[in-house]
Amino acid sequence: MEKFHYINGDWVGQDLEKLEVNNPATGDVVGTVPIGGKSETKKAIDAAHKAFPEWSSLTAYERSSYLKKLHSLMLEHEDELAELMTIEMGKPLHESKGEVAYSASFVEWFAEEGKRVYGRTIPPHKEKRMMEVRKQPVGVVGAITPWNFPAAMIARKLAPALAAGCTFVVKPPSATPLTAVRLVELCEEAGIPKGVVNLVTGKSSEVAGELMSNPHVRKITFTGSTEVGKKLMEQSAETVKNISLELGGHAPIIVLDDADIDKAVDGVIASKFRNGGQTCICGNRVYVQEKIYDDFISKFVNKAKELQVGNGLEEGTDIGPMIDKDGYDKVEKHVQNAISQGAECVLGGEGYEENGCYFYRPTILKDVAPGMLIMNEETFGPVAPIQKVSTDDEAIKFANQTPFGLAAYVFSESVRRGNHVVNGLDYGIVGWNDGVPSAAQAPFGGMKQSGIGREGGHEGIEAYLETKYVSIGL
Ligand SMILES: NC(=O)C1=CN([C@@H]2O[C@H](COP(=O)(O)OP(=O)(O)OC[C@H]3O[C@@H](n4cnc5c(N)ncnc54)[C@H](O)[C@@H]3O)[C@@H](O)[C@H]2O)C=CC1
Ligand SMILES: O=C(O)[C@H](O)CS(=O)(=O)O
Repeated sequence: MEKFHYINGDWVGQDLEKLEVNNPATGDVVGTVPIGGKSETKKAIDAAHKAFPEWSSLTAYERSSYLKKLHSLMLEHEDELAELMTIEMGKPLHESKGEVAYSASFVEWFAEEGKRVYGRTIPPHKEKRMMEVRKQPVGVVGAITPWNFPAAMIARKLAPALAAGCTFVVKPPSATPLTAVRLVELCEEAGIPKGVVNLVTGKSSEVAGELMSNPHVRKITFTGSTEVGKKLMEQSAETVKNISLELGGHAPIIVLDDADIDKAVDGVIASKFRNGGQTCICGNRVYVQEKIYDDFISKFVNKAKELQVGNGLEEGTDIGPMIDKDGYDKVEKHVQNAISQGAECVLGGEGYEENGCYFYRPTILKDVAPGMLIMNEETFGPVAPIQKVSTDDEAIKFANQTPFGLAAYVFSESVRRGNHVVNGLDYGIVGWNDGVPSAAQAPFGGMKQSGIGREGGHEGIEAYLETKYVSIGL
């Protein structure tokens, strides 16, 4: 499967050196994309800049019709997109199908939200005819996306950007570019005019470097690690780029002693092991109150031990391969560090390598301590460390002891106690008796070092709009 860049409505880059894309479950080469750099990225930005006046002059209803066509095409090609995602990222096929539907829901949501970009008039306080506020599209958007949700992280940016009237240049991750290419092929099939959507693959530092420095790019939207996000913030300063950041997380899960334990176990499993634990909002730390500690762990182990590890294309697989050896090594490091400092491994605790591919079994550690690596660094793998806590306020204190502030979870059947915990949590997303809170109609994003801005909801389109205040004299 040889794929190319999409610049100004043409598929180009045939002459460039190729980057191979590997299936993380088998090691097979599943496709190639060009290794682009500064000059290809500049061409893509120029195309988006040239296309912006016409695209932004369309009505929201006209832009919506293109997005609705794209939405239909994504659902029509759900199986194909899902299989592509699984062979390049590894997640189980049923999760890939879920991601296609999730991605399409952002396109559908913003096809409508674009029609609700309202301005307002302000009652003048002195001799003026009118004071008003208008919203206008920011301009050319540069998007840089991660490998763990190859379709959703692009759709969550492309849909609001186009709905707002912006034009778009995306640099997908080198690990999962084929899904990105297929999405852009569907944009072309939907009739989205040339130059509105552009795609360049290749050296992050060069492609992203041009996006960050080119003055025609008015907005950067990045999803990825906090480490890279900080570098992009520094680079954005030169041209004062408007920047949105969806960064790393280290989600705490609090299970109070009034929780429905079976519901809590299901919720923790859903949060922890989705995408093999490779999501920014996966539970990374589990705090369980002492009265139910042993009962919760026993039920959690009994459920988690049923999870099957293997090739995501095979029926019955619940956890696919790690994306690469680095990802595997980080998980192994966290597990061994915890055990060496006194944690007890009650499930799993090891992985395996097959044909240069890396798999890690669902792992549960109990009696972990706050100072362990796993309780402070994002693990990004299928490992649940459990710490015993006493009071509700102690749980909140431990939960907030992190530079991250993306997602947190609490399981409690008490409105009073659950609400107290929710109010005390310093996180942009809180799941209360819900392990998978994300939805296109809700604002997704973090506080502290988990990012700036929100994606989804009405907030998601605001990120692609500028506010213009107009004062009209008599
Ligand atoms: N808050 C959120 O919504 C999400 C956050 N993430 C976070 O992303 C990380 C996992 O995804 P990865 O792709 O491994 O993240 P990453 O930060 O390594 O890469 C993300 C993107 O940035 C590019 N990139 C890497 N180094 C760069 C540099 N120096 N300059 C410019 N671009 C660069 C990569 O090619 C990729 O396209 C985790 O930390 C996870 O928590 C992942 C998904 C969602
Ligand atoms: O990449 C991620 O972690 C996603 O943002 C999580 S979700 O949106 O699929 O919940």
